[in-house]
Amino acid sequence: MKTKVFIDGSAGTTGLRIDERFANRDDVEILKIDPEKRKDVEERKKMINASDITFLCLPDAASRESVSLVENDQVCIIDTSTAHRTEAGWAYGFPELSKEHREKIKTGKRIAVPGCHATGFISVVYPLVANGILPKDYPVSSFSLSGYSGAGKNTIAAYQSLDRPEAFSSGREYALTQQHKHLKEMKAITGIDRLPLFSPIIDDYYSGMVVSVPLYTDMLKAGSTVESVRDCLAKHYEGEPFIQVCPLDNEVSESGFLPGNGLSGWDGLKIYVTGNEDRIVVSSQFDNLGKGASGAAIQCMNIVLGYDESKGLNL
Ligand SMILES: NC(=O)C1=CN([C@@H]2O[C@H](COP(=O)(O)OP(=O)(O)OC[C@H]3O[C@@H](n4cnc5c(N)ncnc54)[C@H](OP(=O)(O)O)[C@@H]3O)[C@@H](O)[C@H]2O)C=CC1
Ligand SMILES: CC(=O)N[C@@H](CCC(=O)OP(=O)(O)O)C(=O)O
Repeated sequence: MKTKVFIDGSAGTTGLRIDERFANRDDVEILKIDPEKRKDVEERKKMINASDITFLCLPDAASRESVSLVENDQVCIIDTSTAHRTEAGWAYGFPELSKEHREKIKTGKRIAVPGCHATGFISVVYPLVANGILPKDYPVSSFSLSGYSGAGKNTIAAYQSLDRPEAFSSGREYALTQQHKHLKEMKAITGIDRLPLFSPIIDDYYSGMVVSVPLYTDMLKAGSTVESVRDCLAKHYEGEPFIQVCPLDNEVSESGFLPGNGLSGWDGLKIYVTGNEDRIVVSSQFDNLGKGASGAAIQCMNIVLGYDESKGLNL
């Protein structure tokens, strides 16, 4: 029997990407909402409760509203918004972090897909804390370079408009007040003591991102080096089809550049460890629309359905 899927917010950037991914899957039946009624609460309620799995690809307030509409206790909700990521009773949709994370996704009916910047940050910080290399009281900072699709359809239209401001053609720092919406999950999921200092940059290309975490070696576990940090990460993610920890000699160390759009269009994530005896930078490169949003959401769905993850996302 086919799995009935409803995508609440299917006209948006993340929703469209999820919808496209089902084009070649015959195990899924998509419940289509009349586009005119896509914001009609009663119509959404009908669709949600008729589904086996509902993806929420909505702003936070609308996501909360959708969850309040669930009456059928068999419905599994996979939410791509920020609304429920640190809420009790919700699985955090990052299966590679630990066996417990994967198990909670598999058995949960409420799954929150990580934020895109948070995906990069947590992919680096979680294993280093869990394996005792990064002390929990380390004052962690991070910077992140993202394509403009990360900000949704209105920002995409603004960037692609002919009369856009001149400033759009350069990278632009934001969240300058240190209030970015991903800070809460970055701290809660990794277990670090303080909110990180986080500096994101939105740039003039469509999709893809690099999130970097700089570290002083003398503030890490004694004896930590570029090699030992890389080995720790490689061991943590061993056998994971969507996360690759690169060897120290790679195309990036050769060219000296790590492009934000390098993995645009791919669903996985690559981790690079660079630096020297005193200072290390660990960077996570991926597609904000792939492992950073719709790819991660589909990965969670495949886990819920018990599929073999090594076959990829589109089966
Ligand atoms: N873009 C990205 O890279 C990532 C996005 N996310 C998160 O995913 C969610 C969706 O983001 P994104 O796709 O980029 O956003 P978009 O703005 O592109 O799409 C949001 C969609 O939600 C619809 N919508 C808004 N309010 C309602 C409502 N009350 N009822 C039904 N539909 C509604 C909008 O309708 P309309 O068509 O009328 O505008 C739009 O189609 C957000 O929470 C975002 O933060 C997470 C990770 C990465
Ligand atoms: C470039 C850009 O603007 N990116 C968005 C993050 C997109 C995302 O991950 O949003 P959710 O937390 O809702 O999942 C931002 O920084 O607000």
